[in-house]
Amino acid sequence: MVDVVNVGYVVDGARLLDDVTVHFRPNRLNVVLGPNGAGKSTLLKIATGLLAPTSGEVRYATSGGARTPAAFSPDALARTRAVLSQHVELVFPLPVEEVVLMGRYPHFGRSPGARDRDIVRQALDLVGMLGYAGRAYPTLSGGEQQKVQLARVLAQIWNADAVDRQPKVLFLDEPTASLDVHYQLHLLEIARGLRDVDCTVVAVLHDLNVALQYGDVFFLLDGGRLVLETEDATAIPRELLERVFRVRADRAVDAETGEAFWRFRL
Ligand SMILES: Nc1ncnc2c1ncn2[C@@H]1O[C@H](COP(=O)(O)OP(=O)(O)OP(=O)(O)O)[C@@H](O)[C@H]1O
Repeated sequence: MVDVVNVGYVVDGARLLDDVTVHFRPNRLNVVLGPNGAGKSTLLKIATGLLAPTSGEVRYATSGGARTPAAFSPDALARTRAVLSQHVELVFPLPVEEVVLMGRYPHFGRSPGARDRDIVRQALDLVGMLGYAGRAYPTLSGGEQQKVQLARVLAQIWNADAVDRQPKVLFLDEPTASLDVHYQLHLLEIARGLRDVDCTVVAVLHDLNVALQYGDVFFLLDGGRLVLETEDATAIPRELLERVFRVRADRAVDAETGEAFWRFRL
């Protein structure tokens, strides 16, 4: 669905990305990993079309052939892919329902239809925030606001009960940062569920164990370069993790479940 081909990005003389080629797997949860400053957010901004690469290109597969993000109209691009970034500030006291309705703007002309309102309520229900529909957005906690923003992007690319279902992409940049452990897992369950409705998910995640538990394919960035791509969570070499994240890493096994996980120390 989305291919990043030989992408480089240079700004103010700094090379943030260096010849990165990534084939994001369609209808899978693609996880981008890497230490602070590795270039993950930059890669996401380029893949979403928010930033133009200095070299190389991004291609979206469409029924009419491969297209760069710039070849879409802004509304058509917004109907194809949605982006949830780390912090979404909104000071205006809009009701939660209206914030989620923003995700439907690229779909309706002058005013929303019954279908748009229905999708907003379904999206709020999915993230467990339907009971907050009438609340003023700024009165919500950081984590609650993040759930509402998730509902907004879900509404933007809503495919669940669409009659004319089109392939969609959801980009998530550290989406779990302000969520408690229950909602971290809840969000990743939702993200995984999107695979069943023709939606490709690309997520930057920092919690390595959670990432490995939920992801289908992993892309490890370091210093603006892709240093590992694998579909096998157990295939990530310990030495590579230790070097890239500058920690000591041990593979441990949960005595009850038998599941392997990483334990880190300095
Ligand atoms: N205008 C700029 N000039 C120089 N360096 C920049 C500029 N903008 C960003 N950078 C650097 O580019 C690097 C990559 O930034 P990016 O936000 O993509 O990293 P990241 O992997 O998402 O990091 P984090 O995990 O901390 O969010 C960082 O070291 C950042 O300081």
